Amino acid sequence: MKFKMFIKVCGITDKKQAKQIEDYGATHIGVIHFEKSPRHININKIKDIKENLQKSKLVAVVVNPTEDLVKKLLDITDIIQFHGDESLEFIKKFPKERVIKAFRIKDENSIEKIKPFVNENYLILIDAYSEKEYGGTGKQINQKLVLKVKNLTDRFILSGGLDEKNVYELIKKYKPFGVDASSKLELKPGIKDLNKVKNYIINAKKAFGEISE
Ligand SMILES: O=C(O)c1ccccc1NCC(=O)[C@H](O)[C@H](O)COP(=O)(O)O
Repeated sequence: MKFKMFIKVCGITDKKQAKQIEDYGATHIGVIHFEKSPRHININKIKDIKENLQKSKLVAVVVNPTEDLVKKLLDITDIIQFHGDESLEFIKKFPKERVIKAFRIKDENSIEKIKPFVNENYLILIDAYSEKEYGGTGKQINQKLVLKVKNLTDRFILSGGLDEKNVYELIKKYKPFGVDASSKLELKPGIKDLNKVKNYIINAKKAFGEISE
């Protein structure tokens, strides 16, 4: 995957919001296909969102899916984000350039789990750990653990509690390949506050040097 910068907004459920967020300059729009999430949307809604997008890539977020489901989602989206406990062996069944592997970072052991995926050159996303939810928690990752990931690879997407206020500083601090945000940009689960989304994208673009400060 080659992008000048990577700015993802996740948990989109509405095609008009998706288009507006693309127009603000998000490079990636994330949709959740996981029934236990309050942001879950079905295949038909995902297709609707995809048809309405022009420039941005559509990312389908899944948790421990079957192979058949992944194939179905690859037919209608651009990228699959594996956000559960999927093994390297399982994700190797799909084209590497269309895969993001997410890791919920809890402790040193979480860093060990990343290593085989980094060695195989997978694009990884790091998120905060929660006992209750797989993602979209609004929690930030412990700073020391982000730095440990940074020591392993520069090619990571930072997520977990990002918003329009902290994204600039976090990009400057950790210099990630990309950023991803969801719940702190919401009015309620699945519905974004478009003003916050716009400012998150502007501030991320400034930090990536895409627009002047
Ligand atoms: O957002 C969800 O509901 C969700 C549910 C299950 C797995 C993943 C989920 N979200 C994935 C994302 O990529 C979120 O953007 C990421 O977890 C960061 O969320 P937040 O801390 O709310 O910005």
